[in-house]
Amino acid sequence: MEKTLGPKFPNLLNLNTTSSPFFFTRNCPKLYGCGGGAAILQRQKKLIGDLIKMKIKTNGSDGSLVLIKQGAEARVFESTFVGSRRCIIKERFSKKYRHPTLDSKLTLKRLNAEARCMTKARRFGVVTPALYAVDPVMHTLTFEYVEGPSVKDIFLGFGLVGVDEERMADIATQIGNAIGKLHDGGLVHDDLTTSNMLLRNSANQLVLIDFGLSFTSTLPEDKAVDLYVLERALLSMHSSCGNVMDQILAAYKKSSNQWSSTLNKLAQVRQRGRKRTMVG
Ligand SMILES: Nc1ncnc2c1ncn2[C@@H]1O[C@H](COP(=O)(O)OP(=O)(O)OP(=O)(O)O)[C@@H](O)[C@H]1O
Repeated sequence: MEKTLGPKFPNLLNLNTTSSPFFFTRNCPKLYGCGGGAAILQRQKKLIGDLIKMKIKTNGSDGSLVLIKQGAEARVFESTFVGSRRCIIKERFSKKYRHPTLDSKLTLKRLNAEARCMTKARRFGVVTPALYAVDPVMHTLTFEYVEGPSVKDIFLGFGLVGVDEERMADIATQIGNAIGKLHDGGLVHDDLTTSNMLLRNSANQLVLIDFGLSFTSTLPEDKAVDLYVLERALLSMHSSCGNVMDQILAAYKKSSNQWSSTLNKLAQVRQRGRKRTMVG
């Protein structure tokens, strides 16, 4: 494969020097938006796409890709990065109904936004997976793999075997703290569900993932809706967890300096639902 690609795409030669199929693009910034335009970009993407398909096997420990989630906007794979580091590769795929150039631009915009928001969140002291690589050609982000269950699985487990009050309080406090820091930094996650929260096995530490919808905002309204989405998710999925939202909000109040305006708004949002009233 190296010989076939070599003369045409010399920058792709790094492919075999690392176990990550995407690592090479960090070494060839010119690949994206290079002189050849959209047609070349499409051909390159197809070639690399074929390579990815060839690499999809059943075990990600040898650098191959294991599909763990196929969503409407993205595919999530497990693999290894630079040798033996377990990683997650999230690929945003193109929308066939859009013009290829426009599609590439929009997808790239979202990819960059996700990477930027995640990095920002880390700066505010929120624990997120480390970002290993951004690939603007394949539209992929490569993250550290977080070993541990999701909060969703833990809470569903409470529904089956009974609530471990101490554990639940600890998790709720970590959730409230994380959201408070995020909001005070002017970041809204916009997809706060218990599947987007993992608990790292080694430290029992909450790790926030999936910043694909996140955006910057200082408006109490946006922050309140963020909390409201979480509240609805908890009510519908984890009714056995009782007052967990109260515990989250108590921690939020301690962690956020601007809690008062946000929680006032939350009361209004609860009354009217997520969408703003359209007048006129
Ligand atoms: N860093 C990570 N470590 C371990 N598992 C992860 C990691 N990132 C994602 N996952 C797993 O992959 C799943 C999907 O990831 P993610 O939520 O980022 O993708 P998505 O397509 O945006 O999903 P959704 O449509 O549910 O928002 C997660 O629920 C989690 O199980």
